[in-house]
Amino acid sequence: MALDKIIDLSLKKVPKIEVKDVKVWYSDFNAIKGISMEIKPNTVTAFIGPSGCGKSTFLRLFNRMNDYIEGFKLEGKIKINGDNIYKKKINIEVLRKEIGMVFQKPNPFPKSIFENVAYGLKIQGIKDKKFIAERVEKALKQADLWNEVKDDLKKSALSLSGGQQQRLCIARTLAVEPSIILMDEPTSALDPISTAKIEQLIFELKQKYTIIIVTHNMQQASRISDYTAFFYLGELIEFDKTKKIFTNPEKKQTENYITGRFG
Ligand SMILES: Nc1ncnc2c1ncn2[C@@H]1O[C@H](COP(=O)(O)OP(=O)(O)OP(=O)(O)O)[C@@H](O)[C@H]1O
Repeated sequence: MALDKIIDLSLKKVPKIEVKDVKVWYSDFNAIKGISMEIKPNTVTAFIGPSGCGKSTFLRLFNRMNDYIEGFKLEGKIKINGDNIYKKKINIEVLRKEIGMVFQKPNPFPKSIFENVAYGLKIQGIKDKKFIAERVEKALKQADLWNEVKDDLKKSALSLSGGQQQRLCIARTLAVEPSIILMDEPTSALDPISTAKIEQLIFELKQKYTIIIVTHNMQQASRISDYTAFFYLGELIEFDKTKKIFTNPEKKQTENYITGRFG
């Protein structure tokens, strides 16, 4: 049942994400202290806050990446289209197909450009070469990389520049057509031109995807996100429309952070 519902997500493409009183521990350390929020479909939500406040931990809850960490424990619920993704019956592989992730450092496999993008489809057991080639092309176009690589898809992904590698990783995520994309500081290792390209891409992708991005860069959050969540010491201090957070925050702590009084 749960599996069917998660697959349904990809048909509806309007995932409603609800977080209800979530607490996280790493052994005895309480990293997330009771957070609730709702994330709207087809928006970009930025998670901001000083180092160690729990942004990445919270982000990784949505595709159950923390499950691998020894001592990790969660209380509360994360529901996607009404289904708790921490229910025992959930199929994690299907969940991860629906919820793609892009990391801080571009992490292409030591394979060709084509193989990198085709990877997710192949591990799903898809063998139709024409279908795979079409998806690879579509994903590379969506990631705004096609024109730069189309003449040499057999070239090693590792020969691309850092910015190109990150767009390749985005293409790899898009190829399996997820409905939600998690990004953990996707531009922090990139130069300003590559960063601008990825920011433009995020802006375009939200027409089709729901994007959650962790960023240390407040200008970036204000440029690209619709909603911003400010975290501090494992708590969600304020969550609102980005414009409100950056122009007229409710809480003094938020104001102090966004004006650079601490960080
Ligand atoms: N695997 C782990 N084991 C134990 N504690 C951890 C682990 N990962 C993170 N923590 C702790 O949980 C807290 C939140 O860390 P997290 O990485 O989520 O914060 P963050 O806001 O993303 O920080 P940064 O901006 O530096 O990446 C920190 O105190 C961190 O030391």
